[in-house]
Amino acid sequence: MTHESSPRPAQTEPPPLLPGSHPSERHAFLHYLGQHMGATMRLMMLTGAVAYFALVACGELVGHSGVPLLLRAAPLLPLVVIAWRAFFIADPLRLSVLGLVAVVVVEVGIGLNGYKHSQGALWVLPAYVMVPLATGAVWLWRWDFILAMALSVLGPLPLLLADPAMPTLLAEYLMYMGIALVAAVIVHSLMDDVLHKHFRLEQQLRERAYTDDLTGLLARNRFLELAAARLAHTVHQGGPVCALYLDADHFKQINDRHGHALGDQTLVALADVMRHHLRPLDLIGRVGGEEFAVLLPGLAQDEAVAVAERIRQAMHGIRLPDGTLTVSIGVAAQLPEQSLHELLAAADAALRQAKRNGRDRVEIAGTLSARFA
Ligand SMILES: Nc1nc2c(ncn2[C@@H]2O[C@H](COP(=O)(O)OP(=O)(O)OP(=O)(O)O)[C@@H](O)[C@H]2O)c(=O)[nH]1
Repeated sequence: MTHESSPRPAQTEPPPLLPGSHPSERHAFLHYLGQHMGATMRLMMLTGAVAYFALVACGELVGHSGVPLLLRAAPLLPLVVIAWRAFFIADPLRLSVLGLVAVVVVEVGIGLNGYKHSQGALWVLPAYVMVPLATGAVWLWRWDFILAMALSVLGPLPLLLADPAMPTLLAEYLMYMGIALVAAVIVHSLMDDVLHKHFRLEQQLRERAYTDDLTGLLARNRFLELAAARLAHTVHQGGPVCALYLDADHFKQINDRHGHALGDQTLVALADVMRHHLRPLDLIGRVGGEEFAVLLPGLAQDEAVAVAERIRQAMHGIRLPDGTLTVSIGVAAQLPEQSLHELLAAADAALRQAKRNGRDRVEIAGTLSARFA
């Protein structure tokens, strides 16, 4: 089998797999992060507010602080507001920024609880160490993780430096904070790795489900999904839309006479011809074994018929051992209020008519006479 038409790149070329290496890929990864980590971040902010409440309450029970209770409890208000706001935010970037603000508030609050306390900084040091341990896994990027860790490390320094037992406490603090930081780095790296791997895997699976393996065209369900959206968009803008239904003629004979492998090659060549004669904004789907559907946004019926005719003639360039490939094509123009399903059904009916009228022809929906032979 030879093919005279020069092929163009596949319509659904897989995107690069490294998150961030392509704008659409980066956007998809951000969306993925928002979906998968958003709930964890919100929960962590809520936990932060509850934990801070526990710190203030326990502090009141176990020791005497020189800072008034009202002032120590004050950070609860922004923490609750932050946790509440987080439930209405889906954007991962904004969630991260909100999370960092929560860390600052918590750090300041912990400081207030340790300041002028009967047991000094000793009472609140564990709370400082808890921050990197508890939040290490939730930061979505490197920058927010580094900022959160830096805030955690620096937060208690004013309190420590003001404490009379500073040298011993500082050594103790550095040891425990060091351990907490190492643990946070490990957990964050593992989480980052898992998220990236899962994202890539999900992308690959989606690509496979969206694309027809043999021809690289859109798989049936993906075609219908995209076509419905593009039809609605074009109709909304007041433009015409047409659909084509294309079927290879006597394809069973090609398989039977020359083998399935040549049949496959013929389908690949057929897909290349379609891609070659259609615009990037047209959608081409393999909707059956040797059946293809095309959505032509912005084209009126006459233009769609001309496109279909060019495709039909170009298929003669696909040479088989005993002749050339021929196809039959049905064309339908979208009528007012017509759904995608109805539009494709009309194109399919026109295709059946083309088969009945002798094949290797283009037929228009709603007209029973042969237009091209
Ligand atoms: N090689 C190959 N053949 C396929 C594939 N998918 C479907 N077919 C074959 O396509 C043929 C379709 O045959 P029919 O539906 O009888 O239609 P036809 O022989 O093309 O006849 P008309 O459509 O009436 O012109 C069947 O033999 C299927 O096995 C595929 O992926 N590869």
